[in-house]
Formats: sequence, structure tokens, C-alpha cells
Amino acid sequence: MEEICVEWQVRGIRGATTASENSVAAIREAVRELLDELEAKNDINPDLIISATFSATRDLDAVFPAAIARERPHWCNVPLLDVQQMHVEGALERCIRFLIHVNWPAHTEIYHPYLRGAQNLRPDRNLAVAVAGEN
Ligand SMILES: C=C(O[C@@H]1C=C(C(=O)O)C=C[C@H]1O)C(=O)O
Repeated sequence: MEEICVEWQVRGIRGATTASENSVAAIREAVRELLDELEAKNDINPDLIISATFSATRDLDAVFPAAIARERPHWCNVPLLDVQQMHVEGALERCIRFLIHVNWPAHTEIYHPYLRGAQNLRPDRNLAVAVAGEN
């Protein structure tokens, strides 16, 4: 029988969005939408996620984004962390970012979701799908 060998790599996935206000409902809505997009566009298997770190700007403190992520199917065992995003004067407000490390089939494209007010943070990643090895 022919053996099909898949080569795996550890890859980083970035994403960001904004919440409409500093409330549990608004942050939950924004995080769910962002992770829905991540999973839909990448066909990701949460069991292959190594860890996920969320940052929130200092104007968001109603709820931990990681707690929202953990509500998702198969995310309960993913090591999660929340940090406060460093403040830069004039930077995008009410912004939630993530950096996720994942085991990924080599040479497979990754989509980095940047939604809502975060769409202009990285126009290069918003317009194009990053090609394997370009992270
Ligand atoms: C541009 C962003 O915002 C900030 C700037 C970053 C950068 O210059 O690479 C990365 C994360 C944030 O600290 C982003 O989230 O992508």
C-alpha cells in the first residue's frame, strides 16, 4: 500500500479585530466573529493548536478574550493567555489581537483574519493569503 507522508511545520497565525464597546457582549461578539473567520478560512483543527495568546488594548477589560475562546468546541484544552497590548499614542482603540501557534501541513496557505476596525492594520495580510514560509 502506498504511504502518504504529510510534512508538518509549526506556524504562527495572526489576527485582530475591534469591539464596539467595553462590554462582555461586545467583546464576546468580536472574538467569536474573529475565531469563526479563522476556523472557516483555514479549516483549522483546534486539536493541532499549540497555544493562543490574545492581547487587548487597555480600554478593554470587561472579559478575557481567552475565556470566550475556551467556550468554542474543542478549544477547552488549548493553552490560552491574555495580555494587555502596549499602548502607543494614537493607535487603534478597543482592539483585540491574537497570535496562535499551530501544527500545520507544510506548504499550506494560511489566512490571517483582520476584521472590522483592524482591517487596515496589516493591509498586506488582509488582501492576500500568506504563502507558506512567509510568516
Ligand atoms: C500592526 C499591528 O499592531 C501592532 C504592531 C505589530 C507589528 O508592527 O507587527 C504587531 C502587533 C501589534 O503590536 C497588528 O496587530 O498586526
